Amino acid sequence: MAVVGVLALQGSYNEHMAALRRIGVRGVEVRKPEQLQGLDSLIIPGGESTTMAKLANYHNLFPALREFVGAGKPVWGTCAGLIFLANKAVGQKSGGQELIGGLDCTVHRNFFGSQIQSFETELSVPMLAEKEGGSNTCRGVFIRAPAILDVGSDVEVLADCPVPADRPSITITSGEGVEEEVYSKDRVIVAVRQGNILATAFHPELTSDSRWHRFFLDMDKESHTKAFSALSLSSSSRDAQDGSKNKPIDLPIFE
Ligand SMILES: NC(=O)CC[C@H](N)C(=O)O
Repeated sequence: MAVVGVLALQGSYNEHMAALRRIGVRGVEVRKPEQLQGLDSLIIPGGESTTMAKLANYHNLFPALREFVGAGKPVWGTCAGLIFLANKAVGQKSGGQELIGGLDCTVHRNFFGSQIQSFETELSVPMLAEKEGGSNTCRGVFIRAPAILDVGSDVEVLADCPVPADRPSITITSGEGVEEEVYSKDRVIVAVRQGNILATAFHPELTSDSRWHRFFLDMDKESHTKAFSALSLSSSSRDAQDGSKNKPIDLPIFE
């Protein structure tokens, strides 16, 4: 059975652990680099990304986290976790903050405003429904949430949402210290996938809908299937001719 790590420095890691328990999966709390060894996948929870980055630095976690992402193991960032995984973040506190990176996108840390502008909304998620069943929408819980301003060509957009009319205008500081509005579209991206990386600006672990957790676990199964096929392809030609030997050995967990 898959062993899923949950980065447990700060934020909603208990809620992710509980969400995993609900679907019968063992979660392991990760606070030190060596605890990443032997894990199949990793969830980086929501919380406060600057604080989380300071704690990750204190525990010397960044090199091991980057290695984990680079090794192609599934990693899911929710909210602050999304910020951690982005290649570029704007709207950071002065002095910036360290990121793991790997996800080809620009994220705005507090796109929807401050804590009191937190909100819930119904998101259209046809891809999630297609893969995991159920309704075409899911409940999106946005808590002082970030949003994705733009994505690279390898990034698949899984959900977007309308920009609330009362959203404060967002600004970035250019080299000369000039503040400028950088976002003028009426919808903004809130869930993406790029290969082994899944990222959501909202908090599925705070709802009873387990489909995002199941989707993430399916990414893990996919990565094992790929590794298995690669192994099979490089094995003897006798094995290669026998199709039955190339079947993945791990059965789907949720059927
Ligand atoms: N709920 C969340 O994870 C909020 C993230 C927050 N905007 C940050 O900068 O870290």
